Amino acid sequence: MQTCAKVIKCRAAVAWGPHKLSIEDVEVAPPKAHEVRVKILAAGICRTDDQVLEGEMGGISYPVILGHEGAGVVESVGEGVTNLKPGDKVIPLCIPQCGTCSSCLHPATNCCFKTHLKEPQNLMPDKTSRFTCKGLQVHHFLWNSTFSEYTVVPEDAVAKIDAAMPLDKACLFGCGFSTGYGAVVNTAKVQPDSTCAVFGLGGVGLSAVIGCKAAGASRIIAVDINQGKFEKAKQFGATECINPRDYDKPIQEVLLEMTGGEGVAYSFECIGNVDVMKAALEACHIGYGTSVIVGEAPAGAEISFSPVLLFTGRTWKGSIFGGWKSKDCVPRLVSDYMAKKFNLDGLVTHTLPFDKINEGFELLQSGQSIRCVLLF
Ligand SMILES: NC(=O)c1ccc[n+]([C@@H]2O[C@H](COP(=O)([O-])OP(=O)(O)OC[C@H]3O[C@@H](n4cnc5c(N)ncnc54)[C@H](O)[C@@H]3O)[C@@H](O)[C@H]2O)c1
Ligand SMILES: [Zn+2]
Ligand SMILES: [Zn+2]
Repeated sequence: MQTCAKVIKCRAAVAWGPHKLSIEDVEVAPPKAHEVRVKILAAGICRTDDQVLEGEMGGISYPVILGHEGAGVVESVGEGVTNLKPGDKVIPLCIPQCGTCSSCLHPATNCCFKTHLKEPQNLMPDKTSRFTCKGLQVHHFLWNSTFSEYTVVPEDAVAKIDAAMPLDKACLFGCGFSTGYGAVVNTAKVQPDSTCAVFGLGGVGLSAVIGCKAAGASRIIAVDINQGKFEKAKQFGATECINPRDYDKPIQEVLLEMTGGEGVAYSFECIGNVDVMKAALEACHIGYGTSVIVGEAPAGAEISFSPVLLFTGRTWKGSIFGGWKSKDCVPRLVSDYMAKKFNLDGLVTHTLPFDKINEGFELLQSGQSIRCVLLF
């Protein structure tokens, strides 16, 4: 059936406010110029989606269709889109790459000026929505809104991938895997034979463990308060797993002791907890230790810390979407997966039909799932 240029009626998970997520019938307008309408076939649930549902993230306009870790096929394209056509396998990108802003032109960053860091991505670039439900305008999320059978994304926020890539794994390149893996190989540039600590062993933290292993780290110390995550961490390459609750002293002191009083060369905070961010910095080696903030702290959170930590040569960095220039790099990452350069399949612990999305969020909240992938 030719759906191009017509409104599509389909199902989407609409968040009406914090803790209010329901499957609804929605209308999805055709793509305008430089936009693409995508039929979503698989979508992972990331903690960031949960943080919105918990009301922890600022700048959200309700109702909204969440989801930013999806994969699907192009259904139709708007005027002026030349590099994509119906049927192409694609991944929507939560960090776009416009290719022309000062960040896109600079080799050291992927923080494109078209991201929510500069202005909200809750509407399309022309400040209108392509979604309606019960006569109401529904907002977009990060220009992705992958919890919908169909979504519309700007062409700068979509990557074409290998036609042979299975979509139930491809979706993880849309956020969790690319974020954790890239924080290690791009942002920290972990060196062979180094000692690393990864705090938080969800989809993002375990992807950081995969990155540390790929980078040749000799010690990978995995830290989580849920020891149910340890078996997976070891499968992905962690050499030691520790639970802060098993010690009567701060975790940074435990890590210093484990490294002969010296500290780790690299640490990664993959939780979104400001106290752990500070502990991760304090656990770093004087003079050359690097700590990377990957977790997203709740809106308004702040950290106070002793400047001596940096004065004495430690480096504190942050990493968004693993530092990847998204449109260029996501297709290459997918090709590397197809070439078996790394394996992320174990990150998907659950699959559920799309209409069981609330069950998927419960699995994440209770610490049972790493990634639950919804199949459409
Ligand atoms: N930087 C980015 O671009 C980016 C992208 C995606 C997600 N994120 C953020 O990364 C974080 C992790 O995402 P995820 O999907 O892996 O989440 P997740 O909830 O699956 O994993 C978090 C893990 O941290 C553990 N944890 C919680 N408190 C802890 C503590 N005090 N000490 C040790 N471990 C603790 C939990 O048990 C869990 O295993 C979130 O804050 C998310 O918003 C950032
Ligand atoms: Zn995410
Ligand atoms: Zn840009």
